[in-house]
Amino acid sequence: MSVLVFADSTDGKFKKTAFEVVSYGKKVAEQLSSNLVVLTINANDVSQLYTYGAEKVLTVSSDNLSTFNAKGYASAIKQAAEATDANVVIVDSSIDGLYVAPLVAVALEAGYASNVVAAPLSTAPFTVKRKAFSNKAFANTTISTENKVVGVAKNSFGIHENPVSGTSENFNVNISDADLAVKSEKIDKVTGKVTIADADIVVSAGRGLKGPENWGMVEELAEVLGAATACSKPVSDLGWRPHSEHVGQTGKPVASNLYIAIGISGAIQHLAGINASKVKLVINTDPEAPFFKAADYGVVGDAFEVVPKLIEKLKAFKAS
Ligand SMILES: Cc1cc2nc3c(=O)[nH]c(=O)nc-3n(C[C@H](O)[C@H](O)[C@H](O)COP(=O)(O)OP(=O)(O)OC[C@H]3O[C@@H](n4cnc5c(N)ncnc54)[C@H](O)[C@@H]3O)c2cc1C
Repeated sequence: MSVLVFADSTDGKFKKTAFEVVSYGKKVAEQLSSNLVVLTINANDVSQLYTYGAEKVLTVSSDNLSTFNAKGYASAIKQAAEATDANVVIVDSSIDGLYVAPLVAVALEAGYASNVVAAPLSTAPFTVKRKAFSNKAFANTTISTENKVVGVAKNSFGIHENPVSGTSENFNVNISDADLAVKSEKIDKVTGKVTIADADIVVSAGRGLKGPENWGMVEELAEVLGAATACSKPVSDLGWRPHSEHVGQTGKPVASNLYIAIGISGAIQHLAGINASKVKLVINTDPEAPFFKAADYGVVGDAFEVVPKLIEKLKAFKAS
């Protein structure tokens, strides 16, 4: 019996969540006294995973899976689970992970828990703690099926080093035409920008910035910090920023280490999407803005004065 982790990668490079799910898998394998096996698809340098406890890595090389394909990935994970006699499969809870995991669960007749934030509370019964109600509550969920699929929420369990002298081996998968019924022909990436999903730091701004012409300082702050830019819903609705930057309940979820909110009031629908972020810094002229109640750090001040000063200080700090 083993625990199987799927470590996702893009263009051969592991995503940060890959190291988190492997760290999580190591913990679950210890709890179950099982072996940990990690599956990778078209990833380079799988030895990086040994640092996080991956004793055995199965490497799939497949031109058919050169871009993300939910059914194809799910089929590969199912085949690996069967080949390794794994009855616990662990994936991330990214947008791709939330797409793949239910397909794996159906294929393995497994129970599935998404957005899991901690190591299992118990293994018999198998109970995990998950985010619920748009991150406003936690649910303890028991998976009672023999096979189990666990989706780990980003930045929840953390990345833990646990070095082992692992081994890797090629794993051949059969991907059928049906698995490839939907295929990405071309992906146009926004180059040179950190995406919200991958970002450790997100600099986000709202209607308090008055107009799109004022976003220069937001972009500059993001550049100094190596951060992604984001915005509130009205800002993207007004066409000041692209919809891909809209975060919140109806936009993208953000689980960054630092979320900087500039001129955003902190409406409940906005907070629902960002409250999984670890540290929140709010800059707002209105001391009564609801965002201050959710903030770890707050600056009551005019963004047009505070942000340029912050950029100046950060640049000076970096230069020294
Ligand atoms: C069904 C539904 C779903 C929704 N989903 C989302 C969602 O996913 N994401 C989302 O963001 N919203 C969502 N909303 C909208 C949400 O309710 C709020 O209307 C929205 O978040 C407000 O955006 P805002 O904070 O940018 O603007 P405002 O509410 O106008 O707030 C602007 C803030 O800027 C401050 N400010 C003004 N000038 C300055 C200055 N010079 N310096 C610093 N601060 C300043 C003000 O004090 C104020 O707090 C949704 C609403 C509904 C009904």
